[in-house]
Amino acid sequence: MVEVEHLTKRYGRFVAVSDVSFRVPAGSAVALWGHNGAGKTTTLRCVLGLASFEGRITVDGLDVRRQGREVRRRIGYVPQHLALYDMTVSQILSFFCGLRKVPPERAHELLEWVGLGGIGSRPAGTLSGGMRQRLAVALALVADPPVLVLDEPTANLDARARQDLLDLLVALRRKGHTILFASHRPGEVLDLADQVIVMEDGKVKASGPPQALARLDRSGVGVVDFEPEGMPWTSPRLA
Ligand SMILES: Nc1ncnc2c1ncn2[C@@H]1O[C@H](COP(=O)(O)OP(=O)(O)OP(=O)(O)O)[C@@H](O)[C@H]1O
Repeated sequence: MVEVEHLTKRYGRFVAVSDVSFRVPAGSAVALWGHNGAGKTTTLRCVLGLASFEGRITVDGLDVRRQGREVRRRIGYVPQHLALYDMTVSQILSFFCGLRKVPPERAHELLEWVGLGGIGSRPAGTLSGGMRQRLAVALALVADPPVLVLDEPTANLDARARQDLLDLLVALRRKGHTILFASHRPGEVLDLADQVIVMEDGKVKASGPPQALARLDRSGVGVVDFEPEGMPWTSPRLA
């Protein structure tokens, strides 16, 4: 369970996130939805303990500010852009397994699971966008963390790669992982999220089940009607 209570993040005098509260129940998936600059990445960075903030954030009861190291051990993070090392796919995964002190066989198991089994010997720099994202998911899963935090997981992927990755994430949710992700893609939200937190200008504008977004065009073109009126939203915060 991830609990965010009255989160505010200031950069100098600029308020990037303002009094945001929401909850990600264990085993569920919650999407932070909003346009560029809405405050999604900033919120995720605070959950990960990578930025100072006002308010309170806990992960499985652990306080992010006071128990940051323990919290980060429970979270697998998939960033928007994965920095790749000058190594093969297998070498990178094995390296991460070593860092997290998990048996090296885990690298092989993960490669297979994310569908990169046949290309372990490829230099990571030659991977397609979809393969990179699957490698990022594999790296996040090395220590089998209960919570996954993903920042725009299918951004910049073509339709096929996007669907492959989404299938992977849906499978992870079914396996019981708790998932918090940032998105501005309707298809991703509809397929994966149990709850959607709509953010605008650093504030929660509305929240509710993704079916409430079903009017949106899944292709992401010609969206977005965020108007909560007449829709089953709870606003401004999750109950
Ligand atoms: N280090 C920083 N210093 C100053 N302002 C920042 C910093 N990081 C983010 N911001 C500002 O905070 C606001 C929220 O940014 P954030 O990256 O959280 O938005 P976002 O919803 O994730 O958008 P995107 O999809 O573009 O990443 C933006 O106005 C951004 O310019």
